Amino acid sequence: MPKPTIPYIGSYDDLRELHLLHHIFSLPNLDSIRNNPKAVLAEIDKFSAAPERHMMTIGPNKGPFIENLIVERKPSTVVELGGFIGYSAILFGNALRSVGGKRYLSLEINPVNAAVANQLVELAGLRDIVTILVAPSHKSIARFVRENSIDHIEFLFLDHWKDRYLPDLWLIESLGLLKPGVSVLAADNCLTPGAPEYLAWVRAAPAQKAALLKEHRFPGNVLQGEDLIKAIKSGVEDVELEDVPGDAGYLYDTSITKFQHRSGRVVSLHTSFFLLPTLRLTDNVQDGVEVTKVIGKE
Ligand SMILES: C[S@@+](CC[C@H](N)C(=O)[O-])C[C@H]1O[C@@H](n2cnc3c(N)ncnc32)[C@H](O)[C@@H]1O
Repeated sequence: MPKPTIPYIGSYDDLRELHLLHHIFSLPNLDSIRNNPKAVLAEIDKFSAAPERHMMTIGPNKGPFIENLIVERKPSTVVELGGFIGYSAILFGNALRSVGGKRYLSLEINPVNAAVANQLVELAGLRDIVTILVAPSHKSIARFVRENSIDHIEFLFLDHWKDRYLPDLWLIESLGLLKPGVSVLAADNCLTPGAPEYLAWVRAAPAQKAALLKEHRFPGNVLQGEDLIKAIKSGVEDVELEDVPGDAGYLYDTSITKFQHRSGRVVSLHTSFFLLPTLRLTDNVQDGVEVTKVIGKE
């Protein structure tokens, strides 16, 4: 059988996600962290503290900010774009459960990441609330409509690839999945690596957004709104989902909260002729979480 090609999309090429899984399930205190979400997260944080084992999780710095937002808004369902190894699903799924929420849907493109996440979610005792959907996010979003499983998104956490933030938001808008006065979006990494098109969209007035849509070249066969919903529900296979016009009419109230954090990127590497360990210095970066409330629709 041919060896799988590594790296897969969304994973580190040193298989550190799998090393993490082996590490956690070999811990001598495994039974004491079982069904304890905070203890599982603390072990992931410990594992990823070394620069060479850095993990692209929301982490203990920005995580509590979004956790508090969930506690404040008390949604019944949270949708996450980009689940990775399940860190945010454990942190936010636990917060959601504490305020009576029912479903944390984590959308992840990479099945290996999703498998790791499933094991860690199970260990944390959150299997009843967290579901991981394995597919590119636009396909899972369409699945919500096809299966009638979600009629609007109360809380959306965007943390997948930054160039997909805006196309996925456009798809969500076009499918009418946002509800004024209810829906809130929290988008990570808006400053580093940055999601400038997404920020420009959520910060623009409807007229500016309409102009932006006019400038954008969409595929010739693209459907939107009711036509798109009908095509998805009737099971049309090749319906365009990746590049669909958004709905310029949504009114957003949006602001950014900034954070300093360790990037994990090696900025300087010192080696020695005397076989001393390699010293890796990582940089501190400024990042931002954009929180966007849907306040109306024109
Ligand atoms: C920054 S990580 C997510 C971290 C996670 N939210 C956490 O805090 O633990 C980004 C993840 O998004 C996934 N991803 C990238 N593009 C995606 C897409 N189009 N659909 C679903 N998942 C995607 C990657 O495979 C990766 O696991």
